[in-house]
Amino acid sequence: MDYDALMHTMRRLALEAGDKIMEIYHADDFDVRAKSDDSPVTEADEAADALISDGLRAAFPDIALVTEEQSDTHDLDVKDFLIVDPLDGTKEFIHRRGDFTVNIALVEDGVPTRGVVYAPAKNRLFFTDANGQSVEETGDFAKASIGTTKKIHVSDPDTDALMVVASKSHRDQATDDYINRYSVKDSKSAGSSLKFCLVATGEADFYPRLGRTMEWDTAAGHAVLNGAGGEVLRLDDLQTLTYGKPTFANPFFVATAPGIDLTPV
Ligand SMILES: Nc1ncnc2c1ncn2[C@@H]1O[C@H](COP(=O)(O)O)[C@@H](OP(=O)(O)O)[C@H]1O
Ligand SMILES: [Mg+2]
Repeated sequence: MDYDALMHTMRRLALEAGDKIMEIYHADDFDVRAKSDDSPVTEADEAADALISDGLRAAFPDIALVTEEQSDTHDLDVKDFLIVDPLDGTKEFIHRRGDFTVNIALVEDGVPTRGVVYAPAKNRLFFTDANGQSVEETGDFAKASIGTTKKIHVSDPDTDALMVVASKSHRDQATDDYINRYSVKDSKSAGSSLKFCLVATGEADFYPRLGRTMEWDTAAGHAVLNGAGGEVLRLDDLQTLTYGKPTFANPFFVATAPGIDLTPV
């Protein structure tokens, strides 16, 4: 795998998809439909999905591709693949709350080794560089070349005063009960895979998810967190969350900086 080419392609496609999404975000009106699982989908999800999957298939024809919006990719049985959530946080998008992201990742042997997370309405762009180190880029996000980047790293958590981040649209009692096991100084809520990135930069210490997600929701954020020194553990056995599972469904998990004494649920 040419990781340098992959990084440039993933970054460019995420930026192009972000432009498309923002055009629709700023339009007066857009169509919202319910999918078979009852979750919403918009023309922005579909346009971004087409743009990214065409770009990935053209650049990397030999590697399997799984995308949220193409259900025929959901029964693949693979350990190495590209995985895309073209618009994570669709509910945030629909309510024009800004916390939505474009997500593209590479999974190798069940591990998300490279990823890009772009939050166009927040002007935040995170990705793993060719060596797998995670960076945040700032500036005007030119498509042709990478601007100013800074390496990001997870916090060294103060376990007596933890900062937690949890879902904005899927916050429930089970999540609050789990959070209450810890000495939490403050909590923030965020939509989409941005939560992984907030742990990756040290803006939060951990992100518990006691609710359903699919692998495309988590792979890119997981790659960014890994490349910043963090980890994502299943909440049932505290083993690393792996990818390429049947139907690409995730168990409950916690995304975290190392050094917190976690308890299984
Ligand atoms: N019941 C459910 N089954 C599967 N995935 C779910 C789900 N409820 C929420 N999700 C996933 O959680 C994501 C939203 O996460 P958050 O609440 O952290 O913002 C959604 O991503 P999409 O917006 O891409 O559909 C959706 O895929
Ligand atoms: Mg999603």
